[in-house]
Amino acid sequence: MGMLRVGLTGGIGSGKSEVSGCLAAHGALVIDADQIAREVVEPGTPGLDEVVAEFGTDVLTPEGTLDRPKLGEIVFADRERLERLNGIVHPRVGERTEELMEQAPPDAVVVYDVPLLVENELQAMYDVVVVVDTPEDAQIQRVMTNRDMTEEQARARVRAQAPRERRRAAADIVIDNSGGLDDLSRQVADVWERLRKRA
Ligand SMILES: Nc1ncnc2c1ncn2[C@@H]1O[C@H](COP(=O)(O)OP(=O)(O)OP(=O)(O)O)[C@@H](O)[C@H]1O
Repeated sequence: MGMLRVGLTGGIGSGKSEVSGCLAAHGALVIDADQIAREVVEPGTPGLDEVVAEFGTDVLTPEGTLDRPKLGEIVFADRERLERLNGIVHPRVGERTEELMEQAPPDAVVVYDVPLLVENELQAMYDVVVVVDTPEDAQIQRVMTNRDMTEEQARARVRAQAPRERRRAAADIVIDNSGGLDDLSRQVADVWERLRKRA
């Protein structure tokens, strides 16, 4: 018994944030890698200074924040530069994550929200892998309404990710998010009980 590391994943618009929010309400420590990746390059951080040293002030907005679309244009056209960016951001995300974990109680259930867990084959990093499984049509509907994407854009994003079957095959626990939010929160309550017993 001790800290339990849970990897939470699911496709775009599958309901990961709903699930992680619900688990946090039950008492999980939720670590959102995307959020941390944004924090480590906020204005005034050494991370942002390093990004500017590498990519120049062109990647800053007039307000001095990171211009993500601009940076994206550069790194997604040039693999080497993407690797240099990752070399700046990834170690800082790792450090910040370790800091958060050190603050957690010894029997904490730590939930990592990792959108590309299956795509990057990170299963071995977690004690338990939880997959939010959602029918493609529901994913696309939710992405279209919440992200302001067209149906074509939403379908393209879904197709670029691992297929449902592959994600389900990697799961220790599958949460079926084909129903409503009430049904989802009932399932999460059950999952929480299972996780807590293992921590
Ligand atoms: N069962 C459900 N019924 C209705 N709406 C839902 C359901 N599950 C999630 N949603 C809504 O769909 C949207 C996408 O869900 P959420 O943000 O949790 O997904 P996500 O997997 O974190 O998405 P992303 O990968 O885009 O960050 C949200 O607005 C959420 O409230």
